[in-house]
Amino acid sequence: MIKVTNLYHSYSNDENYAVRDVSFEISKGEIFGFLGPSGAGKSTTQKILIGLLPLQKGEGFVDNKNIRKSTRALFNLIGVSFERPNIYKKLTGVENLAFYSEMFSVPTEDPLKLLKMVGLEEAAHKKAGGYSKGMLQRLVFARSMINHPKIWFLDEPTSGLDPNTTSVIKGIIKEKQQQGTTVFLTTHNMHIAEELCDRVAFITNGEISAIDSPRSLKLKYGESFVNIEYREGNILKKEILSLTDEKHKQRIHELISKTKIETMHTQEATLEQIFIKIIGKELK
Ligand SMILES: Nc1ncnc2c1ncn2[C@@H]1O[C@H](COP(=O)(O)OP(=O)(O)OP(=O)(O)O)[C@@H](O)[C@H]1O
Repeated sequence: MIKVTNLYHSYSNDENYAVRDVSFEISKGEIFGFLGPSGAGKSTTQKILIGLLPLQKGEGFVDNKNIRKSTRALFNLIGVSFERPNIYKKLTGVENLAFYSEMFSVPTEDPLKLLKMVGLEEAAHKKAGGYSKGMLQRLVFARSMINHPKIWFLDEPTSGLDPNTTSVIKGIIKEKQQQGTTVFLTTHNMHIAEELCDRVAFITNGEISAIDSPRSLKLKYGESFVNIEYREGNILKKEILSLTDEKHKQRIHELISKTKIETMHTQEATLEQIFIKIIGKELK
């Protein structure tokens, strides 16, 4: 559905690349996560794919269409929800969506239905100028579904939203995926990525360091631990021991045979830990 090969981009038109030799493919119906710290090149890559930035070097195809020849057909089939909302403050929520829907030459969704989906029904007929930051973000998210996009570009769709709204947004993304929508999601949030993405790419300094499913990355790079709580006399003690380190394994046997175990459970490495292991720094 999306294919990118050897993509480079320089804002200064020199060798100072914001994106360097980036290649990946996204299949139909897949949720693909682009994970990286601020300034890694995530937005730059997305902007090239949606035609907001020119393709300088490399190749890109969206729905088998060459992005060099970015056309109206491409605009009609994608949905874009980016972090900085560009919304008409003097128009209501419904009016903003209705206005936006005029730009497409494909059937569009009922604005009110979309606003209801994201919990904005009560604000639907109020001016967007009075919306909070989170409401504007939901409005942009709703707007990005107006043309029933086949391919959906989401940039930090849940950042700054409360847990309830986050869960609603995640539910909508999963539902759309089940209906066959392909999702290209960029985020700093490892939990969202772990929960939603079929595959993720780790990107830093414009380069991709790993691409795989969260599960495979964990199997490949993750170390499992066992978390043991045991009693020594009246004191409850706790140890976290590696399941791969020989000394730790011996210690696990020792604790099992010589102490009274209260609780014992395995602890899988998180995607965040894997990121630090591969990239060498935290995702911030
Ligand atoms: N319009 C611009 N002009 C010049 N440099 C830019 C421009 N936009 C981005 N950059 C630079 O390109 C690099 C990649 O930025 P990009 O916005 O793609 O990163 P990002 O991973 O999306 O970051 P964030 O998570 O903060 O949005 C950074 O070094 C950034 O400073």
